[in-house]
Amino acid sequence: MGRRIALVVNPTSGRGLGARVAPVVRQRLEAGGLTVDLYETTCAEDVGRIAAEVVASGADGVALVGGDGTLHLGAQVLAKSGMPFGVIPAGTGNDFARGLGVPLKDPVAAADLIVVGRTRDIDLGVAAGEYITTVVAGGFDSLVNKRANAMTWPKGNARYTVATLAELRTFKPLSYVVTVDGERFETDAMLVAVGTGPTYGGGLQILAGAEIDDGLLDVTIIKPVSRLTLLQMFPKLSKATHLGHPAVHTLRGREVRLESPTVTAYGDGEILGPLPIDIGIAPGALTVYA
Ligand SMILES: Nc1ncnc2c1ncn2[C@@H]1O[C@H](COP(=O)(O)OP(=O)(O)OP(=O)(O)O)[C@@H](O)[C@H]1O
Repeated sequence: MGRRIALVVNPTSGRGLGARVAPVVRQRLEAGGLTVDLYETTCAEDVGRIAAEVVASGADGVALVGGDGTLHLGAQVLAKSGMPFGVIPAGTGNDFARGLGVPLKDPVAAADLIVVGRTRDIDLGVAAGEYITTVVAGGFDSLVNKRANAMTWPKGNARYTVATLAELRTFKPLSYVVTVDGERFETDAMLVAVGTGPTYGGGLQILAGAEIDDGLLDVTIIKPVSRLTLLQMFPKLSKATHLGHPAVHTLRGREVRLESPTVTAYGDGEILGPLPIDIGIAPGALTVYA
């Protein structure tokens, strides 16, 4: 008997891109011999509820059409379920898909990975009781994230650029205690980012070189720099050429604690809560088509 796949669609992702790509993906999966059960979310809560329904349904796998917010919600239920999880990128950032190497602008090619059916197990971060599929931001980047989430204009990644410029006007370095596998570092920094995947903010390689299945968290600390230097660093983040900069420090470990008095942490672009925060790793927790 052929495989049965649940196609779970957030039609609102990427300003309606989710709704537009879903029929194309469905057609491709069916042409590949799969039986497709279609589900559409109507609100954020639907993502987890439907994912749980799908796990209980005995389907062979699930394909999620959406952006990082939708995938974050789906991963909460699909982690450790053993159910293979396919990603059809339809958001604005698509950083989880980017880390997996799933084609970002070709939903048919992304669907083909599900048809082929090859899977791999990848790591998830764990923080504030949630699974994190990409990066925990704690510092200047949290403020940018907060501001960008509250903006309705401009759309897409340009929001992050505008938010970055706005936050730069008043930002001052913060004092942190960063503890990695029991080793404690006291440092002033612009930001500390921790995660399993290499990018956030739509392709900024803040954790360049992070492997999603090495069982380790990557940590990047950007030490105090002038506003101009930080601004100049952002385009470098897209190409990972920030790595040689003397203000950029990288670490790896299994358990990371971030402490700083005034910082709120964001995970996968959503608010996690104020520091201190403990970040752990769930090795191989998610089975993905990739
Ligand atoms: N049907 C729905 N209607 C409205 N919101 C939804 C619906 N389904 C899910 N959501 C919410 O929409 C949020 C944003 O969706 P998603 O992350 O998929 O797209 P995006 O914001 O365009 O992309 P990105 O996160 O990559 O920037 C999700 O975090 C989820 O809370």
